[in-house]
Amino acid sequence: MTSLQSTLGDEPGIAEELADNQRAISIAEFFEKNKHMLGFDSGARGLVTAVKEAVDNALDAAEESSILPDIYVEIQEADDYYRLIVEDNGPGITKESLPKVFGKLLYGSRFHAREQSRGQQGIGISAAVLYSQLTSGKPAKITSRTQGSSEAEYFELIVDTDENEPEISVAETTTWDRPHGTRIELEMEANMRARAQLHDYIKHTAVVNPHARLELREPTAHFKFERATDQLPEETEEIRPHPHGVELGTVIKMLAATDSHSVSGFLQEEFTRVGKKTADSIIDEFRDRHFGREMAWKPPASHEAADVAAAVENSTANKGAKATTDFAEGIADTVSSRDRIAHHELSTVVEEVADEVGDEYGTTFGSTVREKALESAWAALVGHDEADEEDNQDDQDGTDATNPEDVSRIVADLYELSDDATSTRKDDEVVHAFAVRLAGTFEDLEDDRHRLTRKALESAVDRAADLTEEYDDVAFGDTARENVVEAIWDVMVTVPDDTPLVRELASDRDAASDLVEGMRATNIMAPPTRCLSPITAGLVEAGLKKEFDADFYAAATRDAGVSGGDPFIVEAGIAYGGDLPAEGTADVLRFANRVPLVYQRGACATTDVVKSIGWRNYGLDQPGGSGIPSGPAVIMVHVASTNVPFTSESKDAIANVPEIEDEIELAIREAARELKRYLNKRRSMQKRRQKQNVLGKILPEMAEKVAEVTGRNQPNIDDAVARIMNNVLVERHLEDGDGGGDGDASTVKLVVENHSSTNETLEITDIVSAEPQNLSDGASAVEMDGEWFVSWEADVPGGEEATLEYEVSSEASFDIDVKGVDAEKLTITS
Ligand SMILES: Nc1ncnc2c1ncn2[C@@H]1O[C@H](COP(=O)(O)OP(=O)(O)OP(=O)(O)O)[C@@H](O)[C@H]1O
Repeated sequence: MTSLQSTLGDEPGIAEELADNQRAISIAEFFEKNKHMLGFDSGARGLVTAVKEAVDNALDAAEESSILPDIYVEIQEADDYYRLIVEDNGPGITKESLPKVFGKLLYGSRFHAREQSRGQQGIGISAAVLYSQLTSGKPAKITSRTQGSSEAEYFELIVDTDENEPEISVAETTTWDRPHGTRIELEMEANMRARAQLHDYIKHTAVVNPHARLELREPTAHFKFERATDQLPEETEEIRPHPHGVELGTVIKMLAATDSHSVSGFLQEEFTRVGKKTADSIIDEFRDRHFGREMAWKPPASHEAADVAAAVENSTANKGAKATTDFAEGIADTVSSRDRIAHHELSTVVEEVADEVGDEYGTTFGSTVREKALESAWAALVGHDEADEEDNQDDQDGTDATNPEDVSRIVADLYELSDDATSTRKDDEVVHAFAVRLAGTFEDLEDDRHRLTRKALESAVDRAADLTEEYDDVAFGDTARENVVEAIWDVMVTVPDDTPLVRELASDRDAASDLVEGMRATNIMAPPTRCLSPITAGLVEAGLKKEFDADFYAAATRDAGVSGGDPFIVEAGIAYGGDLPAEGTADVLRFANRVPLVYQRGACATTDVVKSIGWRNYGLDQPGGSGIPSGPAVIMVHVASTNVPFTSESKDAIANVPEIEDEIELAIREAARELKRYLNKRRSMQKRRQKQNVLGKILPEMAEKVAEVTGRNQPNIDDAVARIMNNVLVERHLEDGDGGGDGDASTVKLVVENHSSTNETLEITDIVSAEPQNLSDGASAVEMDGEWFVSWEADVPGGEEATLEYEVSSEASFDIDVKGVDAEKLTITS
């Protein structure tokens, strides 16, 4: 005890005095003092947070009722305050629950639901009411009309912070022109310094909620975001928790609350993705941890002295010679037919053979006979000789003092397992000494069924390895130890013991913890994703396209993962180039459950992951090799979960949860790989263009010179460039008709020469001013407004050519369009 404590203890009445001042604090009172935790730390921010809470609720409520959201937000200057009005066309709130929704903190419909929604805690909107009453002293004015109701309800209320209950000053029915929905009016001390954040929030909400109509009117600006689709997001369904990642405390609570009696029933009833087979696997994992596994030893080979039959025969009395021999041999034969056998397996063998032989000879093999047979057969199997017992005292170095020649069966078995599992460089004698030490653990076990948990096995292997290092002066490293543990654990067998009942587990923390570990260790199908509503890669890309004018877009949606029993999906998108600002760092847009995260960028797992990626590998600049990359890029990340782990109640930043960070990284990398391909291609095309430009200048000059010197015609430059650059060349040849019949007809030949080494598929459209005739196979012509569109798809292997032919009047003009080959790899002479 410290002197201060002793002084305090001596002073009479201090504890009582302190106790007099101690009292429960209501949650409302707590948040009144700690409003920053809810995102109301300043006037500027408070306004953005209030808008965010109201709009998120409006979107949630409308979607839940399959209504396409129509949301109106208005901010008015009202004397010294700002008035915030948010109206929605949602289902409305009933007269009974409305006061609690707005006047009581921690009241909501989503806290217990495992379903993706923007709201989670039941704090948001009541906190906005609290902030408004605190700064303006005015009550919240709420109007709500439920679907099908002829009138609306109107309330004026505040939060009674002592009681955390609504204090209603006005409650009346009224009329409202909206058929259903909710209107909130809050006055608060605020300013518009966070205007940019407010606009971003509304704009980005529109990007990821293309089914919503949003309107914002504030003192200096007015925006309308019309809906881009009438398709509501996939409806989500509530699910049970997934066994991966549920915490011990939650499982204990669930064990106490369930109606199931058996663990198997509990697992199947209370968790998602657990059927009978998965429950069995979880229970096996539980057994391994709770009871340990039993070591399965090799049966004696015919040349070994160990004789199971003789041992059983000697221990069986009064069953008649023939029955005894059949019993003993029946056991020995079954044992020797196995690769390995554990104690409980041997017990089953004894039971079965006893029943069989008993039936055959009309005699009963009672439990004592069976027990003795099991004991003697096991002793023979593990090479346990009663006579050796005295000698078997451990020496200081962990080996026993018996003659080393007299190697026990289990030492030989452990030697073989360890020798296979460790590197070939280890000396035989060293491995042997190690096996002897390890065998000591099994021999010394009180439980002679040779049961060990994995942890106990690990420490036994560690002990044997430590002693070997110490006395045999060799290294027995971590990898060797782990390999030996793995090899032995692999041959050990899960025991069939009955699992405790649910009510026993509920009051046994250690056993419950074994169950939780078992749940985590079992391979279980990913949770169903019907509880989640990802934006989907296609809409992420479309959303980015709508908002940012770039040259390149990519998006990725990952499969669902599990964290804390809650499924989650991460999506990422990247936009690059175009009108995006080339100066400065890339823009990182963060979303959680379709809500843009505006504040605390630096404290968010998303930002951390973006910073940790080596962006230079993907073709972006990253000064110093870490941090947010620079250049004309937007990186967007969306985390959808039934319970997003935010760093605080203000829901600004996602916490550093490893499973989620891993998925964020994988999603970003998936999109970034596409960016890299695009940038690589762009770079190589740029080089091609430069080379082509140089050739385009030099070649004509050379051709002219050569023609001058040789006196020949100048060769076709385009042909040469195409060949040098390994391009695809499309050449038009016009041949006059033969003068017969229709004298002014020409033959058009479009020749495609593929000078590259890869197969190329070209879509060629030749727009002709006169009707084409006799088109070669595979081509077609369609007339539109006096022009003929000749279409031809040519599949040309590397190094080969293909020709389209048709006839047309010699006066015709042509306009060719080629698709399917990058402009830089294409030469057209037409
Ligand atoms: N505009 C609305 N229309 C219909 N119901 C609403 C509306 N706003 C709120 N609610 C109901 O009131 C509850 C409480 O809302 P509140 O904003 O306090 O918490 P939340 O949205 O559930 O969670 P969070 O604290 O994470 O925002 C919601 O769960 C919802 O059931």
